[in-house]
Amino acid sequence: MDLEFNKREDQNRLRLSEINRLLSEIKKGGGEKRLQKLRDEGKMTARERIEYLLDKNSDSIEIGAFAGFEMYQEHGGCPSGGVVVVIGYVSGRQCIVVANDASVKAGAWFPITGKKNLRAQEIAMENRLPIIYLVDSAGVYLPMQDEIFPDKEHFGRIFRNNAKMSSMGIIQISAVMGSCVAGGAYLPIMSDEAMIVDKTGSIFLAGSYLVKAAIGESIDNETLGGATTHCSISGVTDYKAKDDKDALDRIKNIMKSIGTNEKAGFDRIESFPPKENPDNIFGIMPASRAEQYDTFEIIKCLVDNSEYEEYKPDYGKSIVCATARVDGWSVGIVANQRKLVKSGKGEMQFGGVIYSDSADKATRFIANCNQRKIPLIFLQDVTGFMVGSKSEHGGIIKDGAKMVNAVSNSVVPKFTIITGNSYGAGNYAMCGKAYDPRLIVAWPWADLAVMGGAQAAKVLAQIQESTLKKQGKEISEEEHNEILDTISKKYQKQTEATYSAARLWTDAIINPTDTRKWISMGIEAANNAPITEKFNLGVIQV
Ligand SMILES: CC(C)=CC(=O)SCCNC(=O)CCNC(=O)[C@H](O)C(C)(C)COP(=O)(O)OP(=O)(O)OC[C@H]1O[C@@H](n2cnc3c(N)ncnc32)[C@H](O)[C@@H]1OP(=O)(O)O
Repeated sequence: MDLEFNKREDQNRLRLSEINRLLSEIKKGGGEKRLQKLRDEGKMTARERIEYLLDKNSDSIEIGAFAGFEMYQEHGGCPSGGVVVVIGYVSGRQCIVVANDASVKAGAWFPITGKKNLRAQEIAMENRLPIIYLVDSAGVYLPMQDEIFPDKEHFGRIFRNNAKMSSMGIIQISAVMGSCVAGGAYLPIMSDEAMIVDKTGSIFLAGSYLVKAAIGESIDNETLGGATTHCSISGVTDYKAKDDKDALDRIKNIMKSIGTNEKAGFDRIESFPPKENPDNIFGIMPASRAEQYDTFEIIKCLVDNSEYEEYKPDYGKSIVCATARVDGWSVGIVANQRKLVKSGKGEMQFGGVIYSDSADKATRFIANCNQRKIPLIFLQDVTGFMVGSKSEHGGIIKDGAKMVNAVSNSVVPKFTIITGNSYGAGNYAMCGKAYDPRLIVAWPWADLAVMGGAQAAKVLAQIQESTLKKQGKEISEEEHNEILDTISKKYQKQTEATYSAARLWTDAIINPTDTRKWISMGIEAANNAPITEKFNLGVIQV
C-alpha cells in the first residue's frame, strides 16, 4: 500500500471513530442518572429491552440513532429522538422493534420522535415486516404540541397507520412497559396483541391529576389504568406480565408461532465475501470530497467475490451500471464514477457529474433491473448534473428527467448508500430520500446539500450585491467577505452527515464495512413484500 493510501486510511478512520464516539454518547439516552432511575423502578432501559428481545448473536441494524442530534438543545436535547428503532430477528423472524426511551422526558414525543415512528411504520409497511412496540411514553411533548399534534405527518398518523397496517395483514405486537398516556394509549391497543407489565405499566386517556381536575374523581393511577385493571376489568390488554423480561419472553413466544407469507422472489445464491478486503475502503476514499478515485475499487470491496458484470462499459462512463451479488443476493448497481473519464466521443468528463449519456444509460439499466426483478443499489457520490451551454443544448434536462422518471417509477426495492457527495439534483436522480429508498445510509464522511458551501456563498453574495446595486449602494470588500464567510460556515455545518441523520434524511451513518450487512438485511426484508405494481415509465422524455 502506498503512502497516500495510508494517509487516507488514517483520516477516514478518524472520521469513523468520531461518529462512534458520538454514538456511544447518544446511546446513554437521557443520561446515566435517568437510566438508573428506570432500573430502580424495576424496569429495563429501552436498549436493554431490545437487546434481551433480539436473538443472541444475530445481525441487527439501528434506524435513526442520530435522530434529534444537536436539536432541541433549549429543551435539554432528544437523543435518538427519544425512541430506539432496530431491525433484527426475534425467534428467527426478521422484524422491526420500536422502543420508547423513558429516560428522555419520560418518552414524550418531540417532532422528530413522530417522524421516526412514522419511518418505522413505513419500513414495516413497505416490507411487510412484523412490528413490535415496547411502549413507555408520556405522549405528546407538550411544549411543542403545535409541531407534533395535528398535521398529516404528526402523532395522529400513527394510529391511522396502526389501523391500515392491521388491515394489510402486518403483524403488530405491543408491550406496555411504563406509562402510556393520552393519545399514546391507542398505539398498543390498536396492535394485534398487547401485554402490560404489572405495577410499572399503565394506560389511560387522562391521568389521576387530570381526572380530579376534570370530573372531581379521586383515584390513583394504578387503580385507574394499571395491569390488573386492564387485564381483569376493562379488557383493554390481553396479558399481564410479571416484569419486563416476562413481557419480552411472551413476545418471543408469539413470534415463534407466526407463519410465512408469499415472497417477492429476489434471486439469492450462496454468499461469498469480496476478494478485495472491505477495510480497503478507508484507504481508497479520499479525505477530501473534491478528490477523484476509481469507483470500481469501491464496488470490488462490496460485492461477492469482487465480481460484477458491467452494463455498457464504453458508454456514459460517468455512471457505472453493473449487476453483481451482495451476500448472495442478485443486485443492480448504479454508481457515480468518481474519476475523470473519456466519453465515447473523446471528450473528458468530470468524475461525480451526471452527463446526458450517463443519465441515458442509467435509465435503461434501471428499466432492465425492473424487468428482471433485481433490487437496485445506488452508490451516491455525486456533485450534480453537468452545467453550461454545451450540456444544456445537448438536452441534459430531458436526460436527467428520464433518469428521475425511472428511479421514481421503479417497482423493485431501492437502497441508497451515500459514499461521498450528495449534491443538488444528483441526490434526486441517484435515489435520495424523496425517491423512496427502502433504506438510505451514509458513510461517515458523506456531504449532503443542495450545493457546496463555497458555491452557495458565491451565488448568494452575487444576489445580495446585485440587490444593493439596484438600490444604488456599493458593497465593500469587507462586507463581501463577511457574507461569504457566514454562508460558508452555515453550509458546512448543514452539509455534515450528522446533520442529515439528525433529521432522518438518512436512516443511519454506518461503518462502510457494514454496507453489505445493511444491503443484505434490507433485501431480506424487501423479499417479504411481493411486487404487485407493474413497472410503467409513463411519458418518457426521449
Ligand atoms: C396524542 C394526544 C392526543 C395527546 C397527548 O399525548 S397529550 C400528552 C399527555 N401526557 C401527559 O399528560 C403525561 C404527563 N406526564 C406524566 O404524567 C408523567 O411524566 C409520567 C407519569 C408519564 C412519568 O412520570 P415520571 O415520574 O416517570 O417522570 P417525570 O419526572 O414526571 O418526567 C420526566 C421529565 O419528562 C417531562 N415530561 C413528562 N411528560 C411530559 C410531556 N408530556 N410533555 C413534556 N414534558 C414531559 C417532565 O416534565 C420531566 O422533565 P424534567 O426532567 O425536565 O423535569
